Amino acid sequence: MTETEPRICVHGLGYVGLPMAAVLANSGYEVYGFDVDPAHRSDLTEGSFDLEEPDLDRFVRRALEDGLTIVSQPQEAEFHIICVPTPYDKDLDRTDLSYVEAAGKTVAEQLREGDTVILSSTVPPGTTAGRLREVLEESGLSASEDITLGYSPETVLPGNTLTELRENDRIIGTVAGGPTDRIVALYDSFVSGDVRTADATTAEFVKLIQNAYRDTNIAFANEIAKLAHEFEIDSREAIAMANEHPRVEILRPGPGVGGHCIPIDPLFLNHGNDIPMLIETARRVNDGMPEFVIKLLSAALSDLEGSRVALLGVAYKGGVSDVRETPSLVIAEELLERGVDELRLTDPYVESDDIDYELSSLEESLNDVDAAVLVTDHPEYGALSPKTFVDRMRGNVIIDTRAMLDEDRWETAGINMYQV
Ligand SMILES: NC(=O)C1=CN([C@@H]2O[C@H](COP(=O)(O)OP(=O)(O)OC[C@H]3O[C@@H](n4cnc5c(N)ncnc54)[C@H](O)[C@@H]3O)[C@@H](O)[C@H]2O)C=CC1
Ligand SMILES: CC(=O)N[C@@H]1[C@@H](OP(=O)(O)OP(=O)(O)OC[C@H]2O[C@@H](n3ccc(=O)[nH]c3=O)[C@H](O)[C@@H]2O)O[C@H](C(=O)O)[C@@H](O)[C@@H]1O
Repeated sequence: MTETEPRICVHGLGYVGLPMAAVLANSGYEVYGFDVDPAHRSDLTEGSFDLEEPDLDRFVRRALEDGLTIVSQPQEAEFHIICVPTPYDKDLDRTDLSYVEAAGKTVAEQLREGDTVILSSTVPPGTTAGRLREVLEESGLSASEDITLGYSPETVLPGNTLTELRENDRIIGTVAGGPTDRIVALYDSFVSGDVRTADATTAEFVKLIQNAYRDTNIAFANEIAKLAHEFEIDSREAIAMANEHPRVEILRPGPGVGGHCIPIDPLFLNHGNDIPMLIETARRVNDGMPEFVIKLLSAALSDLEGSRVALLGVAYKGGVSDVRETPSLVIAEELLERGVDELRLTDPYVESDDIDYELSSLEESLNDVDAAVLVTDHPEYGALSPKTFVDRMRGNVIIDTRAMLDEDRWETAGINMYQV
Protein backbone atom coordinates (compact mmCIF):
# COMPACT_ATOMS: atom_id res chain seq x y z
CA MET A 1 0.00 0.00 0.00
CA THR A 2 1.14 3.53 -0.65
CA GLU A 3 0.88 6.62 1.56
CA THR A 4 -2.15 7.71 -0.45
CA GLU A 5 -4.23 4.63 0.42
CA PRO A 6 -7.49 5.64 2.11
CA ARG A 7 -7.95 5.43 5.87
CA ILE A 8 -10.98 3.53 7.10
CA CYS A 9 -12.96 3.92 10.32
CA VAL A 10 -15.12 0.94 11.28
CA HIS A 11 -17.97 1.76 13.68
CA GLY A 12 -19.08 -1.22 15.80
CA LEU A 13 -16.62 -4.06 16.49
CA GLY A 14 -18.89 -7.06 17.03
CA TYR A 15 -19.34 -10.30 15.07
CA VAL A 16 -19.41 -8.33 11.82
CA GLY A 17 -17.36 -5.18 12.39
CA LEU A 18 -14.30 -6.75 14.02
CA PRO A 19 -13.59 -9.30 11.25
CA MET A 20 -14.27 -6.56 8.69
CA ALA A 21 -11.82 -4.18 10.37
CA ALA A 22 -9.27 -7.01 10.57
CA VAL A 23 -9.55 -8.04 6.94
CA LEU A 24 -9.09 -4.41 5.85
CA ALA A 25 -6.08 -3.93 8.13
CA ASN A 26 -4.54 -7.20 6.97
CA SER A 27 -5.04 -6.02 3.38
CA GLY A 28 -2.74 -3.09 4.14
CA TYR A 29 -5.17 -0.27 4.96
CA GLU A 30 -4.84 1.98 7.96
CA VAL A 31 -7.93 1.11 9.97
CA TYR A 32 -9.45 2.73 13.06
CA GLY A 33 -11.84 0.51 15.01
CA PHE A 34 -14.37 2.40 17.08
CA ASP A 35 -16.87 0.82 19.47
CA VAL A 36 -19.05 2.62 22.02
CA ASP A 37 -18.40 -0.08 24.62
CA PRO A 38 -15.26 0.91 26.61
CA ALA A 39 -14.84 -2.56 28.17
CA HIS A 40 -14.90 -4.14 24.72
CA ARG A 41 -12.34 -1.60 23.46
CA SER A 42 -10.01 -2.41 26.41
CA ASP A 43 -10.35 -6.16 25.82
CA LEU A 44 -9.40 -5.67 22.20
CA THR A 45 -6.50 -3.35 22.98
CA GLU A 46 -5.16 -5.70 25.66
CA GLY A 47 -5.73 -8.81 23.56
CA SER A 48 -7.97 -10.31 26.26
CA PHE A 49 -10.53 -11.94 24.00
CA ASP A 50 -11.09 -15.43 22.71
CA LEU A 51 -12.93 -15.67 19.41
CA GLU A 52 -14.35 -19.16 19.10
CA GLU A 53 -13.11 -19.55 15.52
CA PRO A 54 -9.33 -20.08 15.95
CA ASP A 55 -8.38 -18.90 12.44
CA LEU A 56 -10.38 -15.72 12.97
CA ASP A 57 -8.84 -15.20 16.40
CA ARG A 58 -5.32 -15.34 14.94
CA PHE A 59 -6.34 -13.11 12.06
CA VAL A 60 -7.77 -10.42 14.37
CA ARG A 61 -4.67 -10.53 16.61
CA ARG A 62 -2.44 -10.06 13.57
CA ALA A 63 -4.49 -7.01 12.52
CA LEU A 64 -4.30 -5.53 16.03
CA GLU A 65 -0.51 -5.81 15.91
CA ASP A 66 -0.29 -3.91 12.66
CA GLY A 67 -2.91 -1.86 10.84
CA LEU A 68 -5.91 -1.89 13.17
CA THR A 69 -5.95 0.75 15.92
CA ILE A 70 -8.74 0.67 18.50
CA VAL A 71 -9.87 4.25 19.14
CA SER A 72 -12.04 5.75 21.87
CA GLN A 73 -13.36 8.44 19.52
CA PRO A 74 -14.30 8.08 15.85
CA GLN A 75 -11.60 9.42 13.55
CA GLU A 76 -11.57 11.31 10.28
CA ALA A 77 -11.21 8.83 7.44
CA GLU A 78 -11.93 8.55 3.76
CA PHE A 79 -14.23 5.55 4.42
CA HIS A 80 -16.61 5.03 7.33
CA ILE A 81 -18.14 1.56 7.64
CA ILE A 82 -21.06 1.13 10.06
CA CYS A 83 -21.61 -2.35 11.60
CA VAL A 84 -23.88 -1.68 14.59
CA PRO A 85 -26.79 -3.78 15.91
CA THR A 86 -30.27 -3.56 14.42
CA PRO A 87 -32.53 -5.52 16.80
CA TYR A 88 -36.23 -5.97 16.15
CA ASP A 89 -38.50 -4.29 18.69
CA LYS A 90 -41.29 -6.86 19.04
CA ASP A 91 -43.45 -4.53 21.18
CA LEU A 92 -43.40 -1.76 18.60
CA ASP A 93 -43.30 -4.22 15.69
CA ARG A 94 -40.44 -2.48 13.97
CA THR A 95 -36.68 -2.53 13.58
CA ASP A 96 -34.83 -0.55 16.20
CA LEU A 97 -32.70 1.81 14.13
CA SER A 98 -31.43 3.82 17.10
CA TYR A 99 -27.91 2.33 16.86
CA VAL A 100 -27.70 3.17 13.16
CA GLU A 101 -28.88 6.71 13.91
CA ALA A 102 -26.37 7.12 16.73
CA ALA A 103 -23.51 5.84 14.57
CA GLY A 104 -24.68 8.10 11.73
CA LYS A 105 -24.48 11.09 14.09
CA THR A 106 -20.90 10.37 15.11
CA VAL A 107 -19.92 9.77 11.50
CA ALA A 108 -21.56 13.10 10.54
CA GLU A 109 -19.25 14.87 13.02
CA GLN A 110 -16.19 13.53 11.17
CA LEU A 111 -17.44 13.86 7.60
CA ARG A 112 -15.57 15.87 5.00
CA GLU A 113 -16.33 16.46 1.34
CA GLY A 114 -15.31 13.44 -0.75
CA ASP A 115 -15.68 10.87 2.06
CA THR A 116 -17.59 7.62 1.64
CA VAL A 117 -19.98 6.08 4.18
CA ILE A 118 -21.04 2.42 3.92
CA LEU A 119 -23.74 0.87 6.08
CA SER A 120 -23.25 -2.86 6.62
CA SER A 121 -25.87 -3.61 9.30
CA THR A 122 -28.98 -5.51 8.23
CA VAL A 123 -31.81 -2.97 7.85
CA PRO A 124 -35.31 -2.59 6.36
CA PRO A 125 -35.28 -1.53 2.68
CA GLY A 126 -34.99 2.24 2.36
CA THR A 127 -33.00 2.85 5.56
CA THR A 128 -29.76 4.02 3.90
CA ALA A 129 -31.51 6.30 1.42
CA GLY A 130 -33.93 7.47 4.13
CA ARG A 131 -33.03 7.74 7.82
CA LEU A 132 -29.26 7.33 7.50
CA ARG A 133 -29.05 9.91 4.72
CA GLU A 134 -31.05 12.41 6.83
CA VAL A 135 -28.76 11.94 9.82
CA LEU A 136 -25.59 12.29 7.74
CA GLU A 137 -26.85 15.36 5.93
CA GLU A 138 -27.16 17.12 9.30
CA SER A 139 -23.42 17.63 8.73
CA GLY A 140 -24.35 20.12 5.99
CA LEU A 141 -22.91 17.81 3.32
CA SER A 142 -25.18 16.43 0.62
CA ALA A 143 -25.31 12.68 -0.09
CA SER A 144 -25.94 13.40 -3.76
CA GLU A 145 -23.13 15.92 -4.23
CA ASP A 146 -20.53 16.00 -1.46
CA ILE A 147 -20.18 12.47 -0.16
CA THR A 148 -20.86 8.93 -1.37
CA LEU A 149 -23.36 6.96 0.69
CA GLY A 150 -23.69 3.22 0.16
CA TYR A 151 -24.98 -0.02 1.58
CA SER A 152 -23.22 -3.37 1.51
CA PRO A 153 -24.72 -6.25 3.48
CA GLU A 154 -22.62 -8.77 5.38
CA THR A 155 -23.38 -12.43 4.64
CA VAL A 156 -20.80 -14.31 6.74
CA LEU A 157 -21.96 -17.55 8.37
CA PRO A 158 -21.11 -17.66 12.09
CA GLY A 159 -18.70 -20.58 12.46
CA ASN A 160 -17.08 -19.93 9.08
CA THR A 161 -16.56 -16.18 9.27
CA LEU A 162 -13.11 -15.70 7.82
CA THR A 163 -13.64 -17.82 4.73
CA GLU A 164 -17.01 -16.29 3.93
CA LEU A 165 -15.78 -12.75 4.61
CA ARG A 166 -13.17 -13.16 1.90
CA GLU A 167 -14.96 -15.45 -0.52
CA ASN A 168 -18.67 -14.58 -0.57
CA ASP A 169 -20.00 -12.45 -3.41
CA ARG A 170 -20.82 -8.86 -2.42
CA ILE A 171 -23.50 -6.39 -3.33
CA ILE A 172 -22.73 -2.68 -3.24
CA GLY A 173 -25.61 -0.22 -3.46
CA THR A 174 -25.41 3.56 -3.42
CA VAL A 175 -28.01 6.27 -2.89
CA ALA A 176 -28.89 9.16 -5.16
CA GLY A 177 -27.16 7.44 -8.11
CA GLY A 178 -23.84 7.89 -6.35
CA PRO A 179 -20.74 6.31 -7.89
CA THR A 180 -19.97 2.75 -6.83
CA ASP A 181 -16.39 2.55 -8.15
CA ARG A 182 -14.57 3.54 -4.94
CA ILE A 183 -16.57 1.12 -2.81
CA VAL A 184 -16.22 -1.65 -5.38
CA ALA A 185 -12.45 -1.08 -5.49
CA LEU A 186 -12.28 -1.30 -1.69
CA TYR A 187 -14.17 -4.63 -1.54
CA ASP A 188 -12.40 -5.98 -4.61
CA SER A 189 -9.13 -5.55 -2.76
CA PHE A 190 -9.99 -8.32 -0.27
CA VAL A 191 -12.94 -10.28 -1.70
CA SER A 192 -12.33 -13.15 -4.11
CA GLY A 193 -16.06 -13.49 -4.93
CA ASP A 194 -17.87 -11.25 -7.39
CA VAL A 195 -18.74 -7.69 -6.39
CA ARG A 196 -22.05 -6.58 -7.89
CA THR A 197 -23.68 -3.16 -7.87
CA ALA A 198 -27.26 -1.98 -7.37
CA ASP A 199 -29.04 0.88 -5.65
CA ALA A 200 -28.88 0.83 -1.86
CA THR A 201 -32.52 -0.16 -1.33
CA THR A 202 -32.17 -3.18 -3.63
CA ALA A 203 -29.01 -4.23 -1.78
CA GLU A 204 -30.87 -3.97 1.56
CA PHE A 205 -33.78 -5.99 0.13
CA VAL A 206 -31.51 -8.72 -1.25
CA LYS A 207 -29.94 -9.32 2.17
CA LEU A 208 -33.37 -9.76 3.73
CA ILE A 209 -34.74 -12.12 1.10
CA GLN A 210 -31.65 -14.33 1.45
CA ASN A 211 -32.40 -14.88 5.13
CA ALA A 212 -36.16 -15.15 4.55
CA TYR A 213 -35.43 -17.79 1.88
CA ARG A 214 -33.40 -19.86 4.32
CA ASP A 215 -36.03 -19.50 7.05
CA THR A 216 -38.76 -20.61 4.64
CA ASN A 217 -36.74 -23.60 3.45
CA ILE A 218 -35.97 -24.72 6.99
CA ALA A 219 -39.70 -24.39 7.75
CA PHE A 220 -40.42 -26.70 4.81
CA ALA A 221 -38.05 -29.30 6.22
CA ASN A 222 -39.68 -28.94 9.64
CA GLU A 223 -43.17 -29.39 8.17
CA ILE A 224 -41.95 -32.53 6.41
CA ALA A 225 -40.59 -33.87 9.70
CA LYS A 226 -43.93 -33.35 11.42
CA LEU A 227 -45.81 -34.93 8.54
CA ALA A 228 -43.43 -37.91 8.42
CA HIS A 229 -44.09 -38.41 12.12
CA GLU A 230 -47.85 -38.65 11.43
CA PHE A 231 -47.21 -41.26 8.73
CA GLU A 232 -44.72 -43.05 11.01
CA ILE A 233 -41.97 -42.56 8.45
CA ASP A 234 -38.32 -41.71 9.11
CA SER A 235 -38.15 -38.05 8.02
CA ARG A 236 -34.38 -38.05 7.46
CA GLU A 237 -34.49 -41.13 5.27
CA ALA A 238 -37.36 -39.66 3.24
CA ILE A 239 -35.56 -36.30 2.85
CA ALA A 240 -32.31 -37.98 1.82
CA MET A 241 -34.17 -39.95 -0.85
CA ALA A 242 -36.10 -36.89 -2.06
CA ASN A 243 -32.81 -35.00 -2.34
CA GLU A 244 -31.54 -37.56 -4.85
CA HIS A 245 -33.70 -35.71 -7.38
CA PRO A 246 -31.51 -33.26 -9.32
CA ARG A 247 -33.70 -30.26 -8.51
CA VAL A 248 -34.69 -31.01 -4.91
CA GLU A 249 -32.64 -29.90 -1.90
CA ILE A 250 -34.60 -30.07 1.32
CA LEU A 251 -32.79 -28.76 4.38
CA ARG A 252 -32.49 -30.39 7.81
CA PRO A 253 -35.40 -30.48 10.26
CA GLY A 254 -34.54 -29.51 13.81
CA PRO A 255 -35.76 -28.06 17.10
CA GLY A 256 -36.46 -24.62 15.57
CA VAL A 257 -34.51 -21.69 14.16
CA GLY A 258 -32.31 -19.54 16.38
CA GLY A 259 -29.62 -16.91 16.12
CA HIS A 260 -30.18 -13.19 15.88
CA CYS A 261 -30.55 -13.11 12.10
CA ILE A 262 -32.69 -15.79 10.45
CA PRO A 263 -35.60 -15.57 12.93
CA ILE A 264 -35.43 -11.76 12.98
CA ASP A 265 -34.49 -10.45 9.55
CA PRO A 266 -37.63 -11.72 7.72
CA LEU A 267 -39.63 -9.42 10.01
CA PHE A 268 -37.77 -6.45 8.47
CA LEU A 269 -39.74 -7.15 5.28
CA ASN A 270 -42.81 -5.97 7.13
CA HIS A 271 -44.50 -3.48 4.81
CA GLY A 272 -47.51 -1.49 6.00
CA ASN A 273 -47.58 -3.83 9.03
CA ASP A 274 -47.89 -6.96 6.89
CA ILE A 275 -45.25 -9.63 6.50
CA PRO A 276 -45.75 -11.65 3.29
CA MET A 277 -47.96 -14.66 4.07
CA LEU A 278 -45.47 -17.41 3.21
CA ILE A 279 -42.67 -15.76 5.17
CA GLU A 280 -44.94 -15.18 8.14
CA THR A 281 -46.14 -18.80 8.07
CA ALA A 282 -42.54 -20.05 7.89
CA ARG A 283 -41.78 -18.01 11.00
CA ARG A 284 -44.72 -19.62 12.80
CA VAL A 285 -43.72 -23.12 11.70
CA ASN A 286 -40.16 -22.66 12.93
CA ASP A 287 -41.27 -21.03 16.18
CA GLY A 288 -43.58 -24.02 16.70
CA MET A 289 -40.79 -26.59 16.61
CA PRO A 290 -39.92 -26.45 20.34
CA GLU A 291 -43.55 -27.42 20.96
CA PHE A 292 -43.19 -30.39 18.60
CA VAL A 293 -40.08 -31.51 20.50
CA ILE A 294 -42.01 -31.30 23.78
CA LYS A 295 -44.85 -33.28 22.22
CA LEU A 296 -42.40 -36.07 21.32
CA LEU A 297 -40.94 -35.98 24.82
CA SER A 298 -44.26 -36.09 26.65
CA ALA A 299 -45.46 -38.95 24.46
CA ALA A 300 -42.30 -40.89 25.28
CA LEU A 301 -42.45 -40.28 29.05
CA SER A 302 -45.65 -41.34 30.69
CA ASP A 303 -45.76 -38.04 32.55
CA LEU A 304 -43.78 -34.83 32.13
CA GLU A 305 -44.77 -33.72 35.58
CA GLY A 306 -42.23 -34.80 38.16
CA SER A 307 -39.78 -36.02 35.53
CA ARG A 308 -36.09 -35.22 35.26
CA VAL A 309 -34.80 -34.08 31.89
CA ALA A 310 -31.38 -33.14 30.50
CA LEU A 311 -31.08 -30.72 27.56
CA LEU A 312 -27.92 -31.27 25.52
CA GLY A 313 -26.94 -28.00 23.90
CA VAL A 314 -28.02 -24.44 24.62
CA ALA A 315 -26.44 -22.57 21.68
CA TYR A 316 -28.64 -21.86 18.67
CA LYS A 317 -26.58 -24.11 16.43
CA GLY A 318 -23.55 -26.39 16.51
CA GLY A 319 -20.03 -25.14 17.13
CA VAL A 320 -20.99 -21.67 18.42
CA SER A 321 -21.65 -20.16 21.87
CA ASP A 322 -24.37 -17.72 20.76
CA VAL A 323 -27.63 -18.28 22.64
CA ARG A 324 -29.69 -15.53 21.05
CA GLU A 325 -33.18 -16.75 20.07
CA THR A 326 -32.05 -20.32 20.79
CA PRO A 327 -34.83 -22.96 20.69
CA SER A 328 -33.13 -24.68 23.62
CA LEU A 329 -34.13 -21.99 26.12
CA VAL A 330 -37.70 -21.96 24.79
CA ILE A 331 -37.87 -25.72 25.40
CA ALA A 332 -36.32 -25.27 28.88
CA GLU A 333 -38.85 -22.64 29.93
CA GLU A 334 -41.79 -24.62 28.61
CA LEU A 335 -40.69 -27.85 30.33
CA LEU A 336 -40.42 -26.10 33.67
CA GLU A 337 -43.84 -24.59 33.18
CA ARG A 338 -45.24 -28.04 32.52
CA GLY A 339 -44.00 -29.39 35.81
CA VAL A 340 -40.67 -31.03 34.94
CA ASP A 341 -39.15 -31.53 38.35
CA GLU A 342 -35.49 -31.23 37.50
CA LEU A 343 -34.02 -29.75 34.36
CA ARG A 344 -30.30 -29.96 33.62
CA LEU A 345 -28.63 -27.99 30.89
CA THR A 346 -25.24 -28.72 29.39
CA ASP A 347 -23.25 -27.14 26.55
CA PRO A 348 -19.52 -27.36 25.74
CA TYR A 349 -19.43 -23.81 24.30
CA VAL A 350 -21.83 -21.73 26.42
CA GLU A 351 -20.92 -20.15 29.81
CA SER A 352 -23.39 -20.13 32.71
CA ASP A 353 -23.02 -16.31 32.90
CA ASP A 354 -24.70 -15.98 29.51
CA ILE A 355 -27.97 -17.62 30.57
CA ASP A 356 -30.34 -17.72 33.54
CA TYR A 357 -29.63 -21.40 34.24
CA GLU A 358 -26.76 -23.26 35.87
CA LEU A 359 -24.88 -25.42 33.43
CA SER A 360 -23.65 -28.93 34.26
CA SER A 361 -21.07 -31.12 32.61
CA LEU A 362 -22.53 -33.62 30.18
CA GLU A 363 -22.00 -36.49 32.62
CA GLU A 364 -23.54 -34.63 35.57
CA SER A 365 -26.51 -33.61 33.52
CA LEU A 366 -27.33 -37.26 32.78
CA ASN A 367 -27.27 -38.58 36.35
CA ASP A 368 -30.68 -40.09 37.20
CA VAL A 369 -32.63 -38.32 34.46
CA ASP A 370 -35.61 -39.90 32.76
CA ALA A 371 -34.86 -38.40 29.37
CA ALA A 372 -32.20 -36.51 27.46
CA VAL A 373 -33.02 -34.14 24.61
CA LEU A 374 -30.22 -33.45 22.15
CA VAL A 375 -31.03 -29.90 21.01
CA THR A 376 -27.87 -28.40 19.52
CA ASP A 377 -25.86 -30.08 16.77
CA HIS A 378 -22.48 -29.50 18.41
CA PRO A 379 -19.96 -31.69 16.57
CA GLU A 380 -18.89 -33.27 19.88
CA TYR A 381 -22.32 -34.86 20.25
CA GLY A 382 -21.83 -36.95 17.11
CA ALA A 383 -19.18 -38.97 18.99
CA LEU A 384 -21.33 -39.72 22.06
CA SER A 385 -21.53 -43.32 23.23
CA PRO A 386 -24.79 -44.91 24.48
CA LYS A 387 -22.90 -46.36 27.44
CA THR A 388 -22.37 -42.86 28.90
CA PHE A 389 -26.14 -42.49 28.97
CA VAL A 390 -27.18 -46.00 30.00
CA ASP A 391 -24.76 -45.96 32.95
CA ARG A 392 -26.13 -42.69 34.33
CA MET A 393 -29.78 -42.22 33.40
CA ARG A 394 -32.63 -43.69 35.43
CA GLY A 395 -34.88 -43.70 32.35
CA ASN A 396 -34.03 -44.54 28.76
CA VAL A 397 -35.63 -41.89 26.54
CA ILE A 398 -33.59 -39.79 24.12
CA ILE A 399 -35.07 -37.21 21.78
CA ASP A 400 -32.49 -36.52 19.10
CA THR A 401 -33.77 -33.34 17.43
CA ARG A 402 -30.85 -33.25 14.99
CA ALA A 403 -30.67 -36.95 14.10
CA MET A 404 -27.01 -37.06 15.10
CA LEU A 405 -27.06 -40.44 16.83
CA ASP A 406 -27.23 -43.79 15.06
CA GLU A 407 -30.73 -44.97 15.95
CA ASP A 408 -30.04 -48.73 15.58
CA ARG A 409 -26.89 -48.62 17.70
CA TRP A 410 -28.57 -46.68 20.49
CA GLU A 411 -31.75 -48.81 20.44
CA THR A 412 -29.59 -51.95 20.68
CA ALA A 413 -27.94 -50.44 23.76
CA GLY A 414 -31.37 -50.19 25.40
CA ILE A 415 -32.26 -46.59 24.58
CA ASN A 416 -35.71 -45.54 23.38
CA MET A 417 -34.79 -43.14 20.57
CA TYR A 418 -37.04 -40.56 18.94
CA GLN A 419 -35.81 -38.27 16.18
CA VAL A 420 -37.32 -35.06 14.75
N1 LIG B 1 -23.60 -11.77 13.49
C1 LIG B 1 -23.72 -12.10 12.23
O1 LIG B 1 -23.37 -13.21 11.87
C2 LIG B 1 -24.25 -11.15 11.21
C3 LIG B 1 -24.80 -9.94 11.57
N2 LIG B 1 -25.30 -9.10 10.61
C4 LIG B 1 -25.84 -7.78 10.96
O2 LIG B 1 -24.72 -6.92 11.27
C5 LIG B 1 -25.09 -5.95 12.26
C6 LIG B 1 -24.15 -6.04 13.44
O3 LIG B 1 -24.31 -7.31 14.02
P1 LIG B 1 -23.25 -7.96 15.00
O4 LIG B 1 -21.88 -7.59 14.58
O5 LIG B 1 -23.64 -9.39 15.11
O6 LIG B 1 -23.60 -7.19 16.34
P2 LIG B 1 -22.78 -7.21 17.73
O7 LIG B 1 -23.77 -6.96 18.78
O8 LIG B 1 -21.91 -8.42 17.78
O9 LIG B 1 -21.78 -5.96 17.59
C7 LIG B 1 -22.19 -4.65 17.45
C8 LIG B 1 -21.16 -3.74 18.11
O10 LIG B 1 -21.52 -2.39 17.83
C9 LIG B 1 -21.23 -1.60 18.99
N3 LIG B 1 -22.00 -0.36 18.87
C10 LIG B 1 -23.29 -0.10 19.18
N4 LIG B 1 -23.62 1.16 18.88
C11 LIG B 1 -22.50 1.74 18.35
C12 LIG B 1 -22.21 3.03 17.83
N5 LIG B 1 -23.14 3.99 17.79
N6 LIG B 1 -20.95 3.27 17.39
C13 LIG B 1 -19.99 2.32 17.44
N7 LIG B 1 -20.22 1.08 17.94
C14 LIG B 1 -21.47 0.79 18.36
C15 LIG B 1 -21.60 -2.50 20.14
O11 LIG B 1 -20.98 -2.09 21.34
C16 LIG B 1 -21.11 -3.88 19.63
O12 LIG B 1 -19.79 -4.15 20.04
C17 LIG B 1 -26.56 -6.26 12.59
O13 LIG B 1 -27.38 -5.47 11.77
C18 LIG B 1 -26.72 -7.72 12.20
O14 LIG B 1 -28.04 -8.07 11.90
C19 LIG B 1 -25.21 -9.41 9.29
C20 LIG B 1 -24.67 -10.61 8.89
C21 LIG B 1 -24.12 -11.57 9.82
C1 LIG C 1 -28.93 -17.14 4.10
C2 LIG C 1 -27.96 -17.58 5.13
O1 LIG C 1 -27.40 -18.64 5.02
N1 LIG C 1 -27.73 -16.74 6.19
C3 LIG C 1 -26.73 -17.04 7.21
C4 LIG C 1 -27.38 -16.84 8.60
O2 LIG C 1 -26.47 -17.32 9.59
P1 LIG C 1 -27.04 -18.29 10.75
O3 LIG C 1 -25.94 -18.80 11.57
O4 LIG C 1 -28.16 -17.61 11.47
O5 LIG C 1 -27.69 -19.42 9.83
P2 LIG C 1 -27.90 -20.98 9.92
O6 LIG C 1 -26.63 -21.73 9.99
O7 LIG C 1 -28.82 -21.30 8.80
O8 LIG C 1 -28.66 -21.20 11.30
C5 LIG C 1 -29.91 -20.61 11.61
C6 LIG C 1 -30.75 -21.59 12.43
O9 LIG C 1 -31.37 -22.54 11.58
C7 LIG C 1 -31.13 -23.87 12.02
N2 LIG C 1 -31.05 -24.75 10.83
C8 LIG C 1 -30.19 -24.45 9.83
C9 LIG C 1 -30.12 -25.23 8.69
C10 LIG C 1 -30.96 -26.36 8.59
O10 LIG C 1 -30.95 -27.12 7.62
N3 LIG C 1 -31.84 -26.62 9.60
C11 LIG C 1 -31.90 -25.84 10.73
O11 LIG C 1 -32.70 -26.12 11.62
C12 LIG C 1 -29.81 -23.77 12.79
O12 LIG C 1 -29.69 -24.82 13.70
C13 LIG C 1 -29.97 -22.41 13.46
O13 LIG C 1 -30.75 -22.51 14.63
O14 LIG C 1 -27.62 -15.48 8.84
C14 LIG C 1 -26.46 -14.61 8.77
C15 LIG C 1 -26.88 -13.21 9.11
O15 LIG C 1 -27.54 -12.54 8.34
O16 LIG C 1 -26.50 -12.80 10.21
C16 LIG C 1 -25.91 -14.67 7.36
O17 LIG C 1 -24.80 -13.78 7.27
C17 LIG C 1 -25.51 -16.11 7.06
O18 LIG C 1 -25.01 -16.22 5.73
